Amino acid sequence: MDHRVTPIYILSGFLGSGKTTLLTRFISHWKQQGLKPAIVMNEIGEVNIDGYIAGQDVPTAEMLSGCICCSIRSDLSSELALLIQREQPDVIAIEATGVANPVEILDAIAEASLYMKVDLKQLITVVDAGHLLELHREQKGKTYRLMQEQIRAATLLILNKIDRIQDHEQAEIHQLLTRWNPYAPIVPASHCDVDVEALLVGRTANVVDGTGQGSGSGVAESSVLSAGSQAAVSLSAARSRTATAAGSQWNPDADHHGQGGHNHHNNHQQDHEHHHHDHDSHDHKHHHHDSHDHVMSYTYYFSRPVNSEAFERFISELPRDVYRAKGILTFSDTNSRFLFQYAYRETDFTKITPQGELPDVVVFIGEHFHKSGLEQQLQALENEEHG
Ligand SMILES: Nc1nc2c(ncn2[C@@H]2O[C@H](COP(=O)(O)OP(=O)(O)OP(=O)(O)O)[C@@H](O)[C@H]2O)c(=O)[nH]1
Repeated sequence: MDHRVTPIYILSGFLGSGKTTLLTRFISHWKQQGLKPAIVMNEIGEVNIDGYIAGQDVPTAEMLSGCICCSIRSDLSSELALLIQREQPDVIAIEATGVANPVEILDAIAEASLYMKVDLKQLITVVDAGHLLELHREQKGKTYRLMQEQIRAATLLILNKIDRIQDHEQAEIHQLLTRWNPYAPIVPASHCDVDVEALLVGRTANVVDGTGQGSGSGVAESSVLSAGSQAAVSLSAARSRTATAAGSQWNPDADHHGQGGHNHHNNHQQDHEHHHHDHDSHDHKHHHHDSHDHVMSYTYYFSRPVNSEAFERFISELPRDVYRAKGILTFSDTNSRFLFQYAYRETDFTKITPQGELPDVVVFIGEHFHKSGLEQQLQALENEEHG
């Protein structure tokens, strides 16, 4: 019988905040230490672009086309069990969708810890500093509330993308984060460039004070999920704290409805739209679920290369309701393929050399946008080139 306890890290944070960026840093750190990491990736879209970024050689359980926190929540414990049994990893990182409520994930891990030796070490929420600041100034919207919930549930906060804000703004957000979650150390970062070792063991050396300046005081212990404690114990503490801090209902007996809807490398039709969530006959007792039922995704598969400038123009004119897009593209006017990222109005293209078969595809995530409008524009881009 295997007596090993598998440490687990949950990465939370709104769409495009930098979770995958942090995950890749974790993975290289673990590999350098000679450890074998495994990951659970959850995407609301139907393709796993992040899997490509994080490393194709890392054992991965993909949970696609749904949000881990409710519609496919019950799959999480079975995915974890399978991953542990099959790969016997030294450590597991779970990257939730950007719209997941992490309290629900804690619940799933608690369930899993009943029959698996897992140890939840940290629930890390990555915050896009500029995005949060903007929403805070507007003081409304479901996205703002969801970010708040993700921040409140964290044991550690990465205040990311500080390269895009001013120093005084950083101090302002810092105060806000401390108000929402007084327990979690706050680590400011650009591109999630953090002291991974310190962070993983709950020793965050670069915590800032309220002025946004590094305190340099060294060490702050991770607040709740202390290293070495068993998940069931740690989780109950996290739960009660989260429930109090967030003022949310914690109901361990709540009736969840797993749809078993995850797909492994399925072939999908181009014309696919995914709404989160199909509440239809579901008897949800949690109000959390309302926090992201407005989010939808649309996946477009390209049948031919498009012009890069025309594509960039199309992206720059995306409706504001599309707040995240990512994909893999071949352009007619360049020789290589590109990984494409769009998050909070910032675009990024990285040259890639994909291994194996990877389709040209872009996933769009947002609220109430018109799928057919995007589809027509993308088709026009394709036809423009080959018309
Ligand atoms: N300017 C800036 N860009 C960043 C920073 N961190 C990450 N990015 C970029 O932001 C985009 C999204 O980063 P990801 O790490 O994929 O974000 P994510 O949270 O995993 O996104 P989802 O999985 O879609 O929710 C990428 O283009 C990153 O290169 C940062 O600190 N500053």
